Amino acid sequence: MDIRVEDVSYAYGSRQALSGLTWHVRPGITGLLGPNGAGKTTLLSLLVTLNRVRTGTVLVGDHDVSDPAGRRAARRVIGYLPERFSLVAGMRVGDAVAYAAWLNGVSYGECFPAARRALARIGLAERERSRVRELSGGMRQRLGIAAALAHDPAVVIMDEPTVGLDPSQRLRLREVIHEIGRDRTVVLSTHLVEDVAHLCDEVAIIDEGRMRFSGPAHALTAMIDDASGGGGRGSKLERAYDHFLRYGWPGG
Ligand SMILES: Nc1ncnc2c1ncn2[C@@H]1O[C@H](COP(=O)(O)OP(=O)(O)OP(=O)(O)O)[C@@H](O)[C@H]1O
Repeated sequence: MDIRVEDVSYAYGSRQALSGLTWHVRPGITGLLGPNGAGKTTLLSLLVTLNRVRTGTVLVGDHDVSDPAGRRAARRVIGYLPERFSLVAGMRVGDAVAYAAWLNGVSYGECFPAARRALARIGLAERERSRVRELSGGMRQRLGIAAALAHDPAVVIMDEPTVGLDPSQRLRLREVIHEIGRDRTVVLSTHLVEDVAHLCDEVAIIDEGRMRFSGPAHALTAMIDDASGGGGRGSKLERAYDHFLRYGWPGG
């Protein structure tokens, strides 16, 4: 399922957060990068219908989220993992995911099988009877993904899913995200260029509320090869991102 953002602007009072932003997201995993305050969370909040689109258009599949019927339909096909989320600590893992499925419109009879499928998918099937509080940080992040996946959405939006995880947990989570991206449209918002380099074919970069680059990662890294000869530390993608943040964006 594709997502199309066309000429979207958004302001909080006099603070302009997004300015005339256009973006086309295709199936697979797309990384959304940008410095603090760039507008990533604002953009995600419009995609997942937490904030209203007032200027421009956002289509999730065929659903136009500017109108109420489109928003309701879009919510059925979107799974969202916010940067900060809480699940009831005393609940059993299986119940927490089944409840998320029910909140997203899955019938009562289907909630528990749906929760089991989602837990199996993210490698937590054996923890179904554990309490949420008994899970490690990495497992809790995976549980958050299971909750976002339980209604089997075609689109999954994740805001900083690997933040605060140790390297081994981060690798495990990357495997999970990679697996989810095989048959869905996944948007991964992050500060970690390394995660994008490992997981994403497509990259979008926003800065000061504007889309500065959108396309395959190799197209961005090819530009830096042209600009600086490609030397220096870090992955090619990191060098390209740092270069353009420091020296400005092509055409911008
Ligand atoms: N509720 C709000 N009220 C006023 N201004 C806001 C609000 N939320 C965000 N902003 C402003 O809008 C701009 C974009 O913020 P946003 O949180 O979307 O950026 P971000 O890229 O997600 O940043 P970060 O990476 O730090 O989370 C910033 O200037 C921010 O200060």
